[in-house]
Amino acid sequence: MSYQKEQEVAELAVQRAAILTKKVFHEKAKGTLSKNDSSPVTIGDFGAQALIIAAIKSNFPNDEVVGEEEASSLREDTNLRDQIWELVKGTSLSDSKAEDILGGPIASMYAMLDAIDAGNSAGGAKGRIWALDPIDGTKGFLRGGQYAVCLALMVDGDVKVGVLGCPNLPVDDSVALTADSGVDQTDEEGKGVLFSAVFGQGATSRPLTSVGMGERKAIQMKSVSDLSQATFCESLEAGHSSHSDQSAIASKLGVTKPSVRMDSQAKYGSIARGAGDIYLRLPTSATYREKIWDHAAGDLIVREAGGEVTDSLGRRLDFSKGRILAENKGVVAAPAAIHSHVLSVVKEVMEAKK
Ligand SMILES: Nc1ncnc2c1ncn2[C@@H]1O[C@H](COP(=O)(O)O)[C@@H](O)[C@H]1OP(=O)(O)O
Ligand SMILES: [Mg+2]
Repeated sequence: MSYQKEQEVAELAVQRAAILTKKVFHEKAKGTLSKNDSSPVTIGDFGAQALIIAAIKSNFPNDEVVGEEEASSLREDTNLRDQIWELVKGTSLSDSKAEDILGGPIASMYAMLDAIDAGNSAGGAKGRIWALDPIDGTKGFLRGGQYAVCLALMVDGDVKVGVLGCPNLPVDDSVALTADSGVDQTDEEGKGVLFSAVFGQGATSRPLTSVGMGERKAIQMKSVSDLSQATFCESLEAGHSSHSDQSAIASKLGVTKPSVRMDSQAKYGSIARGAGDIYLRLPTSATYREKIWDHAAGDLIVREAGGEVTDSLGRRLDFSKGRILAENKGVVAAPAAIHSHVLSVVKEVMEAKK
């Protein structure tokens, strides 16, 4: 299967949803969201989920979707519902041919609520299932920093298509990450990149604004010959991964640069394009299980760019276990050539803690 149509629909749908999230952010920044309004995250999440699921369902009506949100609260909160509908109604691509590919605008507010609710798949090992995170990295989104609109298609439990829209990353793949890449007030004109991969066909990037137009550009992870010069990424939120374990691992690896702390799957995209090298996500709790929508697209994009992605015990991320990664703990992503070395140090540090 070439998954050409799926990739095209996913890219355009992510682009359209990203435009909506930007609108919400700017309304917040301008102060046009009234005090009584819900958080921009809530508004953006629902709106982006509606636009993406509507596009999937109009092209692939039998596919299932695992989405983060469901609409029951919206059916009760008419104020919020109307506000989201205004936004969804008013967001379309400027390219009408591309908009047609997505199935055009959503027909009514009730169709919008139904689209949101269609993200209720239980996931699993059989069939075609999309995993959607409409706004990944909510803290980053709120501060005008890094966040991502994330969409992946799994077929019988394997990720076949992955798309990440990162509205606040630089377009240029060659801009190396620095320690403050994830905390800069990066919301400004001229930013935004879309990463995309199909299983067996490599990973690409292009400006988020030119989706549907120009060519995709192939991306590759950087080869790391000297770990002391390597850059590693981790969550900005200390609650999402163990900064102390990651710092111990980095220093054992000989990494000398400070970590790049960044919200969202923008980390996967950044290492896939060679702007950084390694992504470490060591669990902070024994009971938390990662959600499939937080990793599916990034996992494929990194692997297709020449990387390897496992959990902290060296197991491939297993997306066939339902809505969560039930059989995995943490994430270790690195170029294939050094992944086993990185993993051995991860295991050493984790063993030493026992
Ligand atoms: N204890 C935790 N460990 C790991 N990830 C978490 C934890 N709590 C929340 N998350 C998830 O981390 C994701 C963001 O990752 P990052 O730190 O890389 O930006 C969010 O989608 C969030 O899920 P949720 O949206 O359910 O809170
Ligand atoms: Mg998320």
